[in-house]
Amino acid sequence: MTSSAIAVSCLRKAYGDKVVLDGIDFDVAAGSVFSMLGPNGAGKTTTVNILTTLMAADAGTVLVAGHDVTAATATATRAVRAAIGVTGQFAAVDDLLSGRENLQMMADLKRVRSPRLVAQLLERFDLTESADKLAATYSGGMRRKLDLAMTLVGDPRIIFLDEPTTGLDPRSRRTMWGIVRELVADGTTIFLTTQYLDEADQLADRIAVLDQGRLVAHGTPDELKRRMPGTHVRLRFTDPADLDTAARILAGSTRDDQELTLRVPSDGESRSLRALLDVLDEHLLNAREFAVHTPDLDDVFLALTGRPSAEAIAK
Ligand SMILES: Nc1ncnc2c1ncn2[C@@H]1O[C@H](COP(=O)(O)OP(=O)(O)OP(=O)(O)O)[C@@H](O)[C@H]1O
Repeated sequence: MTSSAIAVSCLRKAYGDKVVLDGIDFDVAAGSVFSMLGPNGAGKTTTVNILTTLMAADAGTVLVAGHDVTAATATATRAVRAAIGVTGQFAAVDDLLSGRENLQMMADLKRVRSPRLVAQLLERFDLTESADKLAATYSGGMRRKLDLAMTLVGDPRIIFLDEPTTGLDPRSRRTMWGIVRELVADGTTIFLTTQYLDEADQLADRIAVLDQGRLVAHGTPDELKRRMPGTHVRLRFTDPADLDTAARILAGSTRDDQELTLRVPSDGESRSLRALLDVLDEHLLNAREFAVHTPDLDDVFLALTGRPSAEAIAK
């Protein structure tokens, strides 16, 4: 499918003097996953709030499922809300109800009359065993799963996932990823904000990086990675004299005197690595660390925003 589920042009938003979105444009193809990345405070939640009709834009055009959000008419707002599902920071989960009751409440609110729906969702999200326990007793991962299950009631064609796996254990994260992939295979469009670059790498068809009010890059994960300098080997020495010698004999290398490291361009293949080790041996150089580094989205993020990603900091 090539039609746009979401089309944004010249979107602007400021809080008082603080410009948060300074004229951003992007398009999300129907049936694809679009991921918006950005450091804390970049304006991701503001974008989601505008696209989901929770907040008014100052200027620009935003079409969601073909309806003009910025027109802010009751009809447009209703039409957009009927087409979308939102999970994340505005969790609809009611702590005083069980998982089953939360889902039933959502089905009633959306007037979905399918007797098996609640049981099917509980099963799909691995929540059947805890279905009759109060949501207040659920772990963070279970709440997020319940939140997403509630969003799926009524089959929204466009789903906004605002940091859906923050704080989840690796197993629950993978369950969520599996569900996102199933939804996309069924033609649902996903707008995903995340601080986990590997999540965007795994799931997104296209990624946009938001920084200081502007989209500083967008493209497929591979396109973004290709913009980075290539694979290299990183050597760390204990003796500054060894770093000097190595920097002299290894063509094209760049040194970091503080870290005592040397970055040597390489294709990362075993033959080149062996040749590099031979050169070090010939010159009686001993590297304390020897690591092959392939560019990943962390490098992209760092290069574009000048800050390491939250994920890279956590590592
Ligand atoms: N209601 C508000 N009034 C004033 N400033 C706000 C308001 N809401 C957000 N901001 C500011 O606007 C900027 C963008 O916030 P936003 O929540 O959209 O960022 P974000 O990219 O979602 O960040 P995070 O990853 O931390 O959730 C931040 O500097 C924030 O402090």
